[in-house]
Amino acid sequence: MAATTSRSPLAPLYSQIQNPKTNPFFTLKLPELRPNISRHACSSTRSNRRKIQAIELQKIIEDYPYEFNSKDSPTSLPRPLTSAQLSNLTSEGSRLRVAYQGVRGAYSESAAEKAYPNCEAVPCEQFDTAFEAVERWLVDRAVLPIENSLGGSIHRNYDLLLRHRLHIVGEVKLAIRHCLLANHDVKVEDLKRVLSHPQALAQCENTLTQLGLVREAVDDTAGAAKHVAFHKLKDAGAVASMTAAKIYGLNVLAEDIQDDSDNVTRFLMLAREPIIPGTDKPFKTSIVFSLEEGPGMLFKALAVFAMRNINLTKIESRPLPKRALQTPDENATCFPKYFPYLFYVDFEASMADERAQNALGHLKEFATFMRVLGSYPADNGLP
Ligand SMILES: O=C(O)C(=O)C[C@]1(C(=O)O)C=C[C@@H](O)C=C1
Repeated sequence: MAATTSRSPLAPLYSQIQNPKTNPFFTLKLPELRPNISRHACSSTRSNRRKIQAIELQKIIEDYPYEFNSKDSPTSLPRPLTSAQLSNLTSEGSRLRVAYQGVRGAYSESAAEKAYPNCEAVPCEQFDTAFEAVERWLVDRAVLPIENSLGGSIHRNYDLLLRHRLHIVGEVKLAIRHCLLANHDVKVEDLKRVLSHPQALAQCENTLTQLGLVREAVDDTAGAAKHVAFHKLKDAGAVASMTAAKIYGLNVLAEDIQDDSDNVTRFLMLAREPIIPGTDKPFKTSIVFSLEEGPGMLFKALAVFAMRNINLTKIESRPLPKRALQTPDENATCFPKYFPYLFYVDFEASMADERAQNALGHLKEFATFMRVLGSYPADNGLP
């Protein structure tokens, strides 16, 4: 089924989307729709805690059709995208609408345009908004940063991948080249503070320390540039792209201020439906799972890939959502001896590859929870 705006059950919400290309101050905001998640009774015993965790995981599993609980339930077959959905046009020939977090001139906008040339990039206030915009059929795809070669993982998006129902359908790597921007007539010596996205500030740590600037974190790099320009600040600069400098009319005081010239951010492309995994080109698969506590459990889990000669490209652990440990009155939180974790793993194989199917079948035998987040062509080109 093609992801077109005309089929959306939420047609009235489309009026929110004016033309973001012609309006640099436009960002998509959505009304609150997230369900209230009930909390479970807390007990200090280990077995009760495990029961609570199991209930929480079961709730997540019931919410998502393509994930499976190990041992007992069968794997659901994903509904593939049609060939029309794989192109950059919707089935009705209109441009693909792609949500990204930030305002015009953000790196995420460039990533969206690199992933889907000629798309209509739709700015969203927050990462959650971009996920929800796809879920609610307001846009066709979302492109969101997941890791950076200098700053590491973007944890928020790992957590949101689990909470939302979207599928990873691709990845795109983008070279990030930061500039120090300020209003015209402002010199480097005039600056006392610098505004940017926390990842961008971290990527320019050495330069900003040398300049002795106080860092101020904002939602995105281009938003920082917009703020500095809009308020005509004289004591503050922004770390952002050359594109942002042009859009908001700022002066470029310094170029390439990131700590390493090899500064690359990997973005994920997300859709409502998974793509049909192939074997004609290099594919990657991303999964998330949890394990029982015990010596060697993670070793055993990773061995299912090693023994089939499948290369892992990324592993990230994130704490299980805190709500699994809270009492109904929200005041008393049970702290377990060990924090329970979810493991996110990317590996170099397609779900159409028998080795991947066998590895996941094997992992399923002892994982307490597992979900395939997506199987998609690897971006092995130059960023
Ligand atoms: O703030 C932006 O411009 C973004 O697109 C966000 C973001 C990120 O979240 O990592 C994207 C790429 C860079 O690594 C810096 C910031």
